[in-house]
Amino acid sequence: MTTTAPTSPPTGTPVSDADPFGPEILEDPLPFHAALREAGPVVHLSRYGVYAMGRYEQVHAALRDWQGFQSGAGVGLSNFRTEQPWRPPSLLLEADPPHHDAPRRVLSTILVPRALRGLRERWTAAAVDLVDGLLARRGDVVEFDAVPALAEAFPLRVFPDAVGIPAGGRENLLPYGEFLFNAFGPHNELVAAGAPRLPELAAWVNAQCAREALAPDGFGARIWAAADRGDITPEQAPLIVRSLLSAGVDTTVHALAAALHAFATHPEQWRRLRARPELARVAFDEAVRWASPVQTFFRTATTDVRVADTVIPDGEKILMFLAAANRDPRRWTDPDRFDLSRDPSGHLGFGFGIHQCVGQHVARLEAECLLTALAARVETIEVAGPTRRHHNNTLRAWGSLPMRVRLG
Ligand code: HEM
Ligand SMILES: C=Cc1ccc(C(=O)O)cc1
Repeated sequence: MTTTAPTSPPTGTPVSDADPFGPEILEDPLPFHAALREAGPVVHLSRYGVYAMGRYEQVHAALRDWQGFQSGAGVGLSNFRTEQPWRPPSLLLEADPPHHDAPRRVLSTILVPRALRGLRERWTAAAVDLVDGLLARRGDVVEFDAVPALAEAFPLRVFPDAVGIPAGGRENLLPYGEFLFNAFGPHNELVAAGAPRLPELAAWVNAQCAREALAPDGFGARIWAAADRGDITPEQAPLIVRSLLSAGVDTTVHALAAALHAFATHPEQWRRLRARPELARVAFDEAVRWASPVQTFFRTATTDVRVADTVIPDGEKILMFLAAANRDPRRWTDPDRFDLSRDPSGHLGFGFGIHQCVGQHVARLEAECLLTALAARVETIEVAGPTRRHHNNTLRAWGSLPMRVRLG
């Protein structure tokens, strides 16, 4: 019996020949994710010469197994064993134990929920002020593009201040992150488009990480205080501040946009949130599972590692599709449904294991503040015009989300 290789509709390309970083799949990755899951536990993608996993079981296991699947050779397509990174590697994201341990411990302590308590009141007020400003004096029905008006505006209003960077130049944060997340993929036209501005963006970001640039009460100053205590070295401190500026903006922007889009296309779920605003946190995690704003990350095999019937040779890159795993019917009931009654815990949208997102509580607090402020004022939320995707090699993003809200 001949078996035809699973194809990725609608292009009909066999999964192993597909380009997950090409415009067709970046526009709508879901058919490819389904075909990848069906093709088997591990698939070799010939276009990039990498192995790929889309099922929850294998992605989860690889994330747990940091010894067999390392981050220290880079978490993008580029293999640091043979290629120069475009920037000094992250001391967290692109490091393995033991080098990863102290920087992780420092950030974990600074970003743990109880350390964020002091921000809740300030961020709640900022969210209410942003929503009131957007809705005031515009009648009972208001239209706006939720990407700039809310998804970008709120994180940029609260997060740079929490880090403690100066007021000037913050418009550099999104384009820096845009380049960074594109650079985890192949050097395609998305990377090429961002390259001209990179030197100035990188110089600006690096300058914000210096001790003297940082306000005395922010996350950045606490990282430098850890260096003064000897928990990390003074050379490590600026790179750890850089991690916050690298990971902490574009991710939450696109996650908030995904959550707003989810609610605008699932009015029954918005009604549930209005009735029970305490659902805001779990709603955000369900949106992160459902949309997976961070779609993929790579690992590098540290030995010849067996996964199911495949032996992945030492040094080979493995592309883990967090987004495909987050909709794997082997793990989730009715995975394509955005459903606030679901328990989304265990989703891989923040990763898993020793590298699991150390900023997830910051993201959750931002989302809780914004969604709660919106739920208090907005009775209905709907899409008010053509939406537009924004393509990035790693991030699932909206370029434009025309919204119509009815106040109530
Ligand atoms: C919804 C928003 C966010 C999403 C979806 C997200 C996603 C992720 C994912 C998937 C990882 C794992 C990377 C890997 O396994 O290689 C990660 C790690 C990380 N995230 Fe987040 N992130 C978000 C927000 C943030 C924020 C707000 C911060 C900073 C305050 C942050 C800082 C980091 C850092 C430093 C790491 C590296 C951790 C380590 O390697 O030990 N992230 N994030
Ligand atoms: C999840 C993305 C991410 C990006 C950059 C860094 C870093 O620069 O440490 C960490 C996480």
